[in-house]
Amino acid sequence: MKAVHFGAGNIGRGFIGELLHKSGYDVRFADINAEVIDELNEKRSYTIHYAGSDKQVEVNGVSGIHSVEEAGQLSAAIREADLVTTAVGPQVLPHIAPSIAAGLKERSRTDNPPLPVIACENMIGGSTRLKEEVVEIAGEEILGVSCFPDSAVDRIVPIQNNEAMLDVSVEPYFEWVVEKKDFKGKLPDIDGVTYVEDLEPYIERKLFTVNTGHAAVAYKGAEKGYETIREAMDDKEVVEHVRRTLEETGKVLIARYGFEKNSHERYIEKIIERFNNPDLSDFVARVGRGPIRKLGPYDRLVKPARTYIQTMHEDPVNLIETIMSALTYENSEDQEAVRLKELRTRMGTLGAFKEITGLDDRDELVEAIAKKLD
Ligand SMILES: NC(=O)C1=CN([C@@H]2O[C@H](COP(=O)(O)OP(=O)(O)OC[C@H]3O[C@@H](n4cnc5c(N)ncnc54)[C@H](O)[C@@H]3O)[C@@H](O)[C@H]2O)C=CC1
Ligand SMILES: O=P(O)(O)OC[C@H]1O[C@](O)(CO)[C@@H](O)[C@@H]1O
Repeated sequence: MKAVHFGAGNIGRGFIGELLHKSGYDVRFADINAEVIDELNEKRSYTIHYAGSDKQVEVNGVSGIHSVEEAGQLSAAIREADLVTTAVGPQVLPHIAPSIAAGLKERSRTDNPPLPVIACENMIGGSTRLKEEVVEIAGEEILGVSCFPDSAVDRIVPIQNNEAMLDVSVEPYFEWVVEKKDFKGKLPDIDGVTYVEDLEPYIERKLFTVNTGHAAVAYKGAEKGYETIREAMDDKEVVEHVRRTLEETGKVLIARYGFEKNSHERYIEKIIERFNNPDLSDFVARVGRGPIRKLGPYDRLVKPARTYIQTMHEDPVNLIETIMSALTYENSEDQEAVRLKELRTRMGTLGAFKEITGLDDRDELVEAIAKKLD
């Protein structure tokens, strides 16, 4: 079986590549990073190290395609593939859509079955978003030869600092949940994937617990001058703030999806433990990257905060505190953090929040943040 995976980065090599290889796929990574692609083509394999244990997994039979310079090869690979996956970042999906559209157009001239394209990004509806971009380019008829099931992925893979360029250190935990309903034909046999009828509870539980919690560590940590997640998690005040924030998102999730209270509390504690993993070295700058995206109306902070207000009829004080820390996050090497600072200087903190979220003064979260800024 053949898979094309867009994004030979941390999640690409350290998670999706591992599971696809284990399931018998030959994985071709498509990326714009020529150094990584050349190394993949030379070495044809890499090692995954499980943080905190001696376990190592060899991923072999892999290769790379430069997604811009080798566009013809990439189209041919998509034409013949059994599966396409992505882990490039939500903002990059529109940039890879033309390559996928071109490959699918070639495929439409063959008898090959419809190709599943699964986006593995930290966002709600990632594959659906990619589908919209592809359809915009190639037209609705392209859905005759493809399908775009949504998915949720969970594994913490920090920025890597290994001797061998392709090796990846990962946390042992992982979860990859894929929605069944959009598949055309047989579900791909991927070891470790859970197929579900309705992804919404899974993706919201993951995004509004793992990612909300991690964002709270990063932004609170940055506010207190910490550079690493370790330093932030060693500060009891930060950990307490994170726990209270997750209690708020927990109330929303329980009310919305009927999760059992005790088991959700255990899920929260398990996740706080994962942030505390002494064997993973992670930076506030990675976990807090892209603050404008993370402050988006459907992302890990604003969506649960607004739902909390609508459901509980009170302000989520800890989520609001995290939003305030995110709004004042600074990092001169992060383009979104730089833009956020410009917006704040130009429009004030509330103006920047409204600009980023598209919310206006009538919104109760905007009102709550205005009160906080008074
Ligand atoms: N690192 C983590 O712990 C987790 C990350 N994710 C999600 O996975 C996605 C990827 O994250 P990471 O692997 O951490 O990032 P990363 O930065 O390590 O990898 C992204 C890769 O995409 C490549 N890329 C960028 N533009 C491209 C283009 N136009 N065409 C092809 N490749 C392109 C980059 O060169 C890079 O190799 C994000 O959506 C992230 O939210 C989800 C769960 C965990
Ligand atoms: O990848 P994003 O959306 O920028 O956010 C980083 C998040 O992704 C993770 O790496 C894994 O979900 C978390 O560590 C962190 O919450």
